[in-house]
Amino acid sequence: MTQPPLPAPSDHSEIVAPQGIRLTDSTLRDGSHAMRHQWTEGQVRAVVHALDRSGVEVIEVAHGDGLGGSSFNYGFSGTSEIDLIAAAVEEAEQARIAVLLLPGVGTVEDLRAAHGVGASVARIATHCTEADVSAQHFAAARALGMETVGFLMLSHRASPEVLAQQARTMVAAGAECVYVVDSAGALVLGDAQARVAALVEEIGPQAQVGFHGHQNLSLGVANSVLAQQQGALQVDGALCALGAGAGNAPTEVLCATFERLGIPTGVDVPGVMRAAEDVVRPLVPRLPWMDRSAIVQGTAGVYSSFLLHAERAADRYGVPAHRILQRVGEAGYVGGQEDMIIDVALQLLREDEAAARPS
Ligand SMILES: CC[C@H](O)CC(=O)C(=O)O
Ligand SMILES: [Mn+2]
Repeated sequence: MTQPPLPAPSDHSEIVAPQGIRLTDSTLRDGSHAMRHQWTEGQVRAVVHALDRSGVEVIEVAHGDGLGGSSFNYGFSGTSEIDLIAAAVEEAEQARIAVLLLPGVGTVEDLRAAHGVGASVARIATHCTEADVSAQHFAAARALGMETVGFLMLSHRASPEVLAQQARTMVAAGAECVYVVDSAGALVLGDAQARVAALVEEIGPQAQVGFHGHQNLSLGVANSVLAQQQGALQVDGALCALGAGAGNAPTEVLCATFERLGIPTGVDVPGVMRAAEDVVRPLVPRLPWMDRSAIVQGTAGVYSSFLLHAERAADRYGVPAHRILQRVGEAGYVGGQEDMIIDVALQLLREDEAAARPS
């Protein structure tokens, strides 16, 4: 299919302090999983207010599975994401509001609607070997004048070389930054380092590189620091680590750590600590944690947002969630294959019943 020509590249270079790191907070998107997608407009305003006044430059707001995610499969949002995005835009004085879109879950129309209420950063996410499906979404975002960011999910499933080629595909499609996304919290130190280095080498002069860490093996912050040292200019976090699976690298810890390392983030550390402790924590029914299931997600390389689906299947079929997740990892299922979690649970149940039958 022929893609429309890209508009002239926009200059978003002003958004990153030289040698510093730009932080995008995803409490109101990745953190939406831990809230079962029930953020209210008032809560969104409170979180955006606290992040914005602390100097966080980009705040992501959407259903946990991205624009258009509100559905039977992924869980219905309590409040329309467009209303939440509009409230966030209204509340922010300096921060830019970002949205995430997975082609196939959300559409270009969803992106236009988000842009229509003031979202100005489009983050387009694909499985790490399927960057080509993002082309029309990047073209649409650029045509709207949005800043563009590519998200290569489950990055542990591709070698650094393959990932770098996928990043090149996203840049050719119009991405101004491409993220190594550790969706399963499975990258262990050097794994993250090598992937970020490969992307910096491949797309470095033309586009920035980012890193999105999860805490399954408790390495979200360490991996983010290593990413910065390899040349990443953008990292993601979430207040109180709120996010899918064991949660994201905590924004407040990232900011404090980068400050200790002398890397500017432009964020007021006491301000984000207050935002985490006083604003987000009282709102959250269950903080993400590195429990057995979450650790198995890290070791077996399972998409973080499968956790709640596996827990539901565990309740329903009486098979432990960590066993379901282990099998899901062995099968190599990717985002979008949530229904296979039920199949796995039923298969385990059949196996357990067969094992319990007297021979
Ligand atoms: C819904 C997209 C996905 O969860 C993006 C993300 O945060 C990740 O892969 O970690
Ligand atoms: Mn994530």
